[in-house]
Amino acid sequence: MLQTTTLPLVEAFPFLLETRYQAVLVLLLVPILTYIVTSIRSAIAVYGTCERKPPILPYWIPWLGNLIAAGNPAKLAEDITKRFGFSTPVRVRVGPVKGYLVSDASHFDVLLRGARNLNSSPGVILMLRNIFAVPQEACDFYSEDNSGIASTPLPGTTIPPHNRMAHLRHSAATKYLYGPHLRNMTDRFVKNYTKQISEFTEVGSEWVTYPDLVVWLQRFMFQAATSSLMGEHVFRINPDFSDDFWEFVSHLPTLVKAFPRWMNPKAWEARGRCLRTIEKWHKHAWENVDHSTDDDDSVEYEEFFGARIMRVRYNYARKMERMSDEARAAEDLAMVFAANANAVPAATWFILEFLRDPELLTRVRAEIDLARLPAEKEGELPRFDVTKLCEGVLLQSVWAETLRLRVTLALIRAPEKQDFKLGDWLFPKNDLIFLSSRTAAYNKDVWNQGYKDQEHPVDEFWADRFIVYPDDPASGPLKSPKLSSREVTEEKKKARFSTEGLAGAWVPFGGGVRMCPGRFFVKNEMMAAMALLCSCYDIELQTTEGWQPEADMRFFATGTLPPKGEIPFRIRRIV
Ligand code: HEM
Repeated sequence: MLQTTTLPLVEAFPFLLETRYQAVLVLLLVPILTYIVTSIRSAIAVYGTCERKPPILPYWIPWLGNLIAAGNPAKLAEDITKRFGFSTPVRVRVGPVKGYLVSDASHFDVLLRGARNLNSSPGVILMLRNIFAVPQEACDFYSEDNSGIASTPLPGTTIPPHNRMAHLRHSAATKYLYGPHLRNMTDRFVKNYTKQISEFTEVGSEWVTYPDLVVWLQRFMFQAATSSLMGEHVFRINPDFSDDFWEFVSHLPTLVKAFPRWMNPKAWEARGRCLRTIEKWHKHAWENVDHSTDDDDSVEYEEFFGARIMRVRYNYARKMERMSDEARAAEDLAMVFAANANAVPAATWFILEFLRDPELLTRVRAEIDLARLPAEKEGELPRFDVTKLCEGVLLQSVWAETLRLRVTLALIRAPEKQDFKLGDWLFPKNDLIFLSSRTAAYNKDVWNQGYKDQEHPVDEFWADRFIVYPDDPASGPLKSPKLSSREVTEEKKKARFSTEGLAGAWVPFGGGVRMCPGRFFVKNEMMAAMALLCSCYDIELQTTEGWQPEADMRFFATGTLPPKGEIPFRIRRIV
């Protein structure tokens, strides 16, 4: 066949008659043709004017698609926005998974405020299975729940009320992490944190050097936050719970990719230890709790289950026939993870930014002092009005900037009942739509990048980015006409913190009805931890001259990126 139809070619290259060379030719042609076809399809979508699916990111290898590029998702997302700009959603194929990367702030806003037609369950179930080892039976049970997260079930569902997992999980979180429950959890966090500092006799008035700030802070924060959520008994059941948890989290990049046990034994073991701890804690709590208070919502905290939310979660999961002990433990590991895995690295970055800039630390101390409460008894550690701390203009700006720079979440949505329209773009039913919080946070079309003679690029930390100075039209988080510099006048006193106009751009907590219900708690935690640490200790980084912290990009799209490498420091008590 080849002989008759390609005669001139064969005459010129007689070796093409050999089968092995024909195979090589096919091997070369297939990727080239695939790339040409996907590029043409992509261009048609980009330049089209009617309602259409977003353009595909061209690829060379059929079926695998952009699989190799997806090995470095941060770079992939950056390359996509460089090539297509921020306003064009792009379809990416990674093996069998086809999804759309959306980068535009206004698209984010629409998707997050979310039409009822957008479902987040496929992404949640994927994470629950891969990261937390929720058993397959429970994942199937979750997948069958088509009743939605709202109190009123979606039309057409037959799921009985006690099996509406997505709704029960969501409503517990939105009810019990706010109001009096939030105040109670915050008070407990502060109490636990203060207790740890006062019992930490390893550090006195002499300098002590530690190899890593991250590890040092992790233990303090985890213990204080987890005790306020689960009570104290979990640390009696497993005194190494903190170490086990952080080892489990350190394997997140491979767990997300669903590596099997034989490829990832350390991760599976660490996760197994956490799961067994929670299973034992459930059993212990259920055996010891006072069952007569079952439905008493006014009990905000109880010894065995801790915060009310944990008791409520256990109660509804116990009534679901297809939730085993293992599944309940995995669900609560996800809750402990939600409460710590993003919050603790975020708090570390927050504190680190002050430690590496003495001038900023001096500025913030003034704000912290304003929130200090009078001592109740002699010799007690400093106490603070956490609400006042949370109103501090500089504290809030550094807090928001830390989250902007370091949170890299991939929020996943899928059109549930029909295709989803966004402007001229059409997202087919059931296809996954990915929203990268980092892409939004690094969008140069949106963010203020400083002054002509004092630039603050989007990929660098700028303590004042979220501060609006009334005398300075170029201040504030939004891109604005550039002035040559900022005159610092007395008006500076009236400076205010602002996230106005940032809908769809500053989205560390997502948005719409599924917005993180723990956002107020994490703000309280970060402010209180910072105020306590800098009032009780002198801390000096022991890094080399000119050192700049780097984020560990292996964790891209999993949440808050932890700092990369160890950060040595020395510390001494000052009160
Ligand atoms: C810096 C820290 C945190 C970040 C960046 C963060 C981010 C997020 C985001 C983006 C979502 C929404 C996911 C989606 O839309 O699909 C979410 C959900 C959630 N977060 Fe957070 N979060 C943080 C801290 C916390 C804390 C401290 C808690 C608990 C005390 C918490 C509890 C939850 C829960 C329970 C959900 C699921 C809510 C539901 O089922 O509707 N988070 N978080």
